[in-house]
Amino acid sequence: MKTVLTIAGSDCSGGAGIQADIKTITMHYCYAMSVITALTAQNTTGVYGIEQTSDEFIANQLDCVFTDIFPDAVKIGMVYGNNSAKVIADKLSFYKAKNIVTDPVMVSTSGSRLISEQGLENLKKYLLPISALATPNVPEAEILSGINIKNLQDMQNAAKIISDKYGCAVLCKGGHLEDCSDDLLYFDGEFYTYPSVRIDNPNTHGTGCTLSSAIASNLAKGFEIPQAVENAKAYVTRAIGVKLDLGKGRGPLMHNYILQNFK
Ligand SMILES: Nc1ncnc2c1ncn2[C@@H]1O[C@H](COP(=O)(O)OP(=O)(O)OP(=O)(O)O)[C@@H](O)[C@H]1O
Ligand SMILES: Cc1ncc(COP(=O)(O)O)c(N)n1
Repeated sequence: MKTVLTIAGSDCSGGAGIQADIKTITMHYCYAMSVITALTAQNTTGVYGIEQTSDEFIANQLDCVFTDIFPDAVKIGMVYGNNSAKVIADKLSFYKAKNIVTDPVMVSTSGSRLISEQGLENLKKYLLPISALATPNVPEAEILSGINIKNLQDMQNAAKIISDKYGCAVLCKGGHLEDCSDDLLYFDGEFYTYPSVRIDNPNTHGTGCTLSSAIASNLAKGFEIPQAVENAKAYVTRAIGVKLDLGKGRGPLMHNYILQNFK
């Protein structure tokens, strides 16, 4: 049994964060574990409250996981607190964690900020350099690279800038582009494009969390990054394509409908 740890925030409405991650990891037939960095009170219409986990308690959770069941891959999502990224990076380095996938979550689909300014500085300084892969969406890639992104060529430039700066592979996700949803990977000096047809579905809450957890699950199973991304992209595309329609706002994805296809 391959094991995957998600380090992220809880979404009580089940669409994003820890809940999306555990559903995704489980659907990949991996064993899911979680370190919760924050509790959020949110639903498909917005984020209505955030309670940060203390640095000590994040460290305590990480010790409990790593001293008992060593994860084959680690996915990092919402890292809210000012020092959370440093605490997490110190523990992951101490335990020599492998296959770290960081989704640099900054703002929710509903528009709420999910990281502090200091938290973002620490994410860049401590977490990206120890990650195998970072998975920014277009607005996040613009912030990390300092350039505007309008098309695939811009995505290539941004991915290379981020990779050169932080020493990790970079998957720039295209869900926020106007006319396509293609993703672009920069890995080991090469570009890989993952074309996709835009699905007419406003319910995309948790797509980024789902994609990064699916990539981590595939890395845990032994796939190399380019193939892990291809497999994960197929998973998220199917989960969007089911067109589940729950809640009054931007609804969540459907995971269990596609059970047989992702053994
Ligand atoms: N309407 C869509 N049709 C097809 N694929 C999509 C659509 N929206 C998003 N995706 C895909 O979902 C994945 C996540 O991309 P996106 O850019 O939405 O990330 P994100 O903004 O981090 O997600 P989140 O909504 O969780 O914040 C990517 O593979 C992207 O191509
Ligand atoms: C706990 C948590 N983690 C991540 C997201 C981002 O997901 P989305 O952009 O789909 O709202 C979120 N809303 N909540």
